[in-house]
Amino acid sequence: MHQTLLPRNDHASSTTSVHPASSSRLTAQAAFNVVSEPSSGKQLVALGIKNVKVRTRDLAQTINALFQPVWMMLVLVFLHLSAKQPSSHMAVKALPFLSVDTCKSTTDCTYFGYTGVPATDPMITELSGFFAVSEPNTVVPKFYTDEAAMRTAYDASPVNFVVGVVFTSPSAGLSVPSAANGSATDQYNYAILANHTAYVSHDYLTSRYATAQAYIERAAINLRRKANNKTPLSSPLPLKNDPGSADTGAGRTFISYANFVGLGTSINSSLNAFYVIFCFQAVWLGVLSILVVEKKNRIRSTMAMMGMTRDPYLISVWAMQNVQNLVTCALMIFILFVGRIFTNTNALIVWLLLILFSFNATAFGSIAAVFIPDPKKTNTASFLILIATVGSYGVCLALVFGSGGAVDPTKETLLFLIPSVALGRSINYITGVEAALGGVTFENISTGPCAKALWMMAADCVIFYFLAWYLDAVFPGEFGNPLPYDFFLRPSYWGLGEYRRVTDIAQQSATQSVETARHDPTHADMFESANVSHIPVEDREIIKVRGLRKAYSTGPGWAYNIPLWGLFFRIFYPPKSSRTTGAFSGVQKQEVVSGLDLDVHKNEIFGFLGHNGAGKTTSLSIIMGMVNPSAGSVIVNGHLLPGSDGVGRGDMDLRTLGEVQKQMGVCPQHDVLFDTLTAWETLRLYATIKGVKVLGRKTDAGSSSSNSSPDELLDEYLEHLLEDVYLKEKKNERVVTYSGGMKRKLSVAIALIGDPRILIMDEPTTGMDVFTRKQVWQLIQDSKAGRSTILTTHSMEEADALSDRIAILSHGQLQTMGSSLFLKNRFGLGYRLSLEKRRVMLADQKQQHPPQQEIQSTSVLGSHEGNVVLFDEARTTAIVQQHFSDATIDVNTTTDITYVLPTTGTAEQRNGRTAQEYIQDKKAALPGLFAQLDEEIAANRLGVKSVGLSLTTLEEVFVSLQEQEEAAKAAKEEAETSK
Ligand SMILES: Nc1ncnc2c1ncn2[C@@H]1O[C@H](COP(=O)(O)OP(=O)(O)OP(=O)(O)O)[C@@H](O)[C@H]1O
Repeated sequence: MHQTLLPRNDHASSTTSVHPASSSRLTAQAAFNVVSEPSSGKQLVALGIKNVKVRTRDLAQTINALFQPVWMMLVLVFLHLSAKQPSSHMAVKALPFLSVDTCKSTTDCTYFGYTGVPATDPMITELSGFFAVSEPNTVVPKFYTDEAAMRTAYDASPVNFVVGVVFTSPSAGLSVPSAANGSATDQYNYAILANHTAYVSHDYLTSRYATAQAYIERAAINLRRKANNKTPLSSPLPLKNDPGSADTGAGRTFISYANFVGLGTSINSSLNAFYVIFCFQAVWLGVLSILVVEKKNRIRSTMAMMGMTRDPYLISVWAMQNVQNLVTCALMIFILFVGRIFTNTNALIVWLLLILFSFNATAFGSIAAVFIPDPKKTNTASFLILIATVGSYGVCLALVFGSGGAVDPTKETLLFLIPSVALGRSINYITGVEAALGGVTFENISTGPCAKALWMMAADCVIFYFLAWYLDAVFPGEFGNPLPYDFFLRPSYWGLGEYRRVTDIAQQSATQSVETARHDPTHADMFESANVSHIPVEDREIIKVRGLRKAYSTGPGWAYNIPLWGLFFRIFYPPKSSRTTGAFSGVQKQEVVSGLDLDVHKNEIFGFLGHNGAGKTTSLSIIMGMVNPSAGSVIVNGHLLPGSDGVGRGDMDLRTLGEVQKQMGVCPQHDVLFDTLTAWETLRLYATIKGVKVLGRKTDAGSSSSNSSPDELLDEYLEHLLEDVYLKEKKNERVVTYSGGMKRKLSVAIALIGDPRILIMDEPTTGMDVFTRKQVWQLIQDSKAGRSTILTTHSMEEADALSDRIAILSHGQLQTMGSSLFLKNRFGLGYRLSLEKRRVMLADQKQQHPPQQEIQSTSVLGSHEGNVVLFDEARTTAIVQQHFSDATIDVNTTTDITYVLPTTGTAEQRNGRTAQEYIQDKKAALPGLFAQLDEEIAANRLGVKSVGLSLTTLEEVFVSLQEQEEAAKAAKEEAETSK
């Protein structure tokens, strides 16, 4: 008895096959009628929910983002509180009384001498009133006729003379000021002669200089107030009948009188403004990190490939950050007011200032994210934003606002286009007003810079968000398709006008057949001639790639040497290769895809194989519209992709990519999942992004039928999909708990959502165990109907089991393309003929061959489990070589022997026949060989128990092709070096 394994259906000839589903269960695709109708509004809501879930479940990140600015504000309160301790800060010394610890004499002392105004002058009357209510000892102002007389009195007994005041013209002889807002004659000009002899240090306070000044200034104010019928102020020093005030010094702090109260007790009010700007660092860093991480990890581009439009994405990130800002700023206001840093100002005004600045900070982060390619650089970028914001305010403060004089309103308005300047100036102003025991309210807001700052920061929001939105579209980074510079002026961007599909382009290459497009006719026999007659015309060339090229450029070396900018480039775009760092190294291009031509039809799985770095992922990224080609064209389902030859971006309908991506399902090489979401939530998210609508369950007749609501149907569908990938039990567990293989299964399920017409699977089964892998193969196989599938894999077994056609890519170029059988025949070792050796000698054989003879006539002889092995190798080999002259022995053991029956042959062997003709001739020899073997075995002449035939494996084909490529490369290099 013998068995013969012949290729099934002339196709899958390896021993691997995809078995029918374990039961008659249908896949989700087969069981449900599904359509995809993405909507920006629903995408926005879904992304918003996702953002909230991701953010709130990552508690560490939430606390950091929400409370960092609040915490910094709290530090400001601590500083403020510490500054209020009189003992610990020199700035909070109390004003000393004129009559305490001054004169030696208790009977003949001049606490306050004056000249220049008569004793009847209202100033003196006012001062006398203050002295009476505040000074612990009796203080009577003492008149001198002139300054000389006063100096003489001082010289007579300096230790008994405290302060002398010289009132000078024009105040001399004044009576009560007559005008409310008056002339120079309303003013008191005066000089204080403080006693530097009686006090060792020339201290402003201990010499009572400050005390005298405080009295005189307050008296002058009161005279003006009285003239205007306003209630006069009380004495600047505490009233002597106020219990306890003399001990604590309360109410007579020097610093309070000198306009440094409140926020500025110890810190200059400008510093407060700087500090408040500092607080917002977490805001721009937060949004910057999200955008850069999701860009780098391809989360965003993958969602885009599934049909997500860019506006909902950006808006959802901004909304998330700004809602968080509302909370953060409210907490900051709470701290500012409860900590009594601000007391009199309207809290809503400060909150509006903070919130508008935080909105702007979100926009800064978004703009920076456009230019930062790497999450590791976000801290550096954030620091640069800090330098820019704080620095711009610092420069303005130093050059414009620092002088304290009036600022030209137009200049101020223009400077407020920088949000940090608007905020800094406002905080500085509020601090000052608070210090004067006032505050900014809605009544007086127009007198300071706050109103203008609010308006300008609102305008800044419009400008900066527009910039962020625009730059993001025009410079999408490595994984994105840039929009034209004037994209927002085109109606098609806004979905207006009829959609224009660019298929009838006058583009030679795009209309060529794949054979014509192939440039090197000498290698024509490396490709199976495509017979597409059995495919309906509308199902052909669903994906059509012609002359595709992609070159990555290394950084321009010279750019690293531009002063300052060079440093920026080095930090954020470090050289990719050591060769580019030279001063004039220029741009170097590395072509990773070099002229790719291929077609993928409907209902077909197209295997895309190649060594590491061959260019598979790059090619797929171009087909998916994620990366622009350098040359060539890609047409997907009749849509010419942007970046293709012949049609400029300007001529393209800006909806094209969206239209294509709507029809795609993508399983990227690296899982793009959110760790904190569950499988169910992930599928729900992608279902909304794709706008999946389940019309109903398919009946036998193929039409929809269901009584369930749309939501229930969607849930049923997603549940079914999870069951398809064997994740149903795990559906409520977070992705972070999944194994590598489970994550891949979820990625496969995501790719299949919404019944996509184009399915792109980049190494879908990496990391899966054998059992799971077979299940996923089955799913891919079951899902191939009605769509075009491209599959890349490093598992030859997988490619062989699933692919209808296979292309092998090497160094960016197609080496070969055709069915698995074609490749095996064309490049494989040929057929493998395996014979199992008989181990029990038959009775008639024993007679024919005595033991000694037996030993000599067999090539492999031994004792195995008591049986004698008998096999006539010479006779068998002769028979095999009679039909396949170049057959060789590959494996020869005590139990089996395997012959290789080559089918390719050298040019000489082919003798004018094409490779395919030669293969056909070789295949024709098989029946003759088997007929003869059957006859010999039946007659017990060979010592053979059974025969098997298998075709070479795809793995052998792949290795053989790589070896050929390496050999050709080595030969070329040798030829070049020997020149
Ligand atoms: N952004 C990039 N800049 C420069 N070179 C790149 C970039 N992306 C890919 N390459 C290069 O392009 C080549 C092809 O990469 P690609 O990822 O397409 O290969 P692949 O065939 O998918 O490999 P693998 O099987 O390992 O996934 C590699 O040499 C890679 O270094």
